[in-house]
Amino acid sequence: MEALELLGLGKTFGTQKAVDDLSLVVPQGSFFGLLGPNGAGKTTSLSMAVGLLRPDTGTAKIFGVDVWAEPVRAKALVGVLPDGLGMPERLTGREVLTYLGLLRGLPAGEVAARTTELLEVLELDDEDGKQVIGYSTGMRKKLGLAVALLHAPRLLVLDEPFEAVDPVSAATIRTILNRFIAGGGSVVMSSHVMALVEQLCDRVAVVADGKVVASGTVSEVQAGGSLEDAFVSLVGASTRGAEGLTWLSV
Ligand SMILES: Nc1ncnc2c1ncn2[C@@H]1O[C@H](COP(=O)(O)OP(=O)(O)OP(=O)(O)O)[C@@H](O)[C@H]1O
Repeated sequence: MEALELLGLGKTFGTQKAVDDLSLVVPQGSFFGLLGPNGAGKTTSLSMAVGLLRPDTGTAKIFGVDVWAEPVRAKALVGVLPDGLGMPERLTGREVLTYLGLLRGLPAGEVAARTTELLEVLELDDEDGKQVIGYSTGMRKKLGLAVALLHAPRLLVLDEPFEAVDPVSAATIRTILNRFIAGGGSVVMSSHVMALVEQLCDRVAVVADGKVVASGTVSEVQAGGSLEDAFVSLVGASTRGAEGLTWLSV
């Protein structure tokens, strides 16, 4: 059984084809990296994959459960860190986790214990009295990750989980994710940080113009070079801008 299976996903915004017949498979136990230049369609694809955005075409299945046909069953299996996560701004981190934990039907005692542990591990416990509105971008990212982990899902889908996160917190998140994989979980994450993807992921897909242009194990996609070189040659190196902006020189 695959952790995530996307088949022929497509989405058009007005005249802009954001995702075009995109298919990919994330095997169970895999740490899967989704790469691609700005505007390639990663966020749109991940949003359709987890039931946040309805596809124009195609299907998304989480452990064989169709996300759009059986959303309640599918969503119980997945923890999501969306891009630009909207949070209840006037609640504290603890209140957000408590509220969402209870909403997901977890017993109150379990919610309280997991909330305390997550806040501690992600070093958000110092901010315990602080409302989300006062959180930094990185703190919001960490709270989003705590929300994704709270119901102990079998699959994590994370949109740029390391963006704006300081190095110490990044190391903590890496440890949590590796432990999650070792415990039988599966992870899909989008990232622009090639070194991180090389270090963490066993499989990757490169998306450009809404299509998968390469996918496989990290070494297959690297093809003997670095992931960054492979990425640049796959999506097309640009020298635009190298000659212009002469007025910036003193
Ligand atoms: N709600 C929307 N309305 C109109 N166009 C959209 C919308 N969401 C995304 N797009 C367009 O779809 C394309 C894919 O965007 P998407 O956010 O999926 O890219 P991405 O790969 O996640 O980019 P980045 O790496 O910059 O986050 C872009 O051209 C974007 O402008």
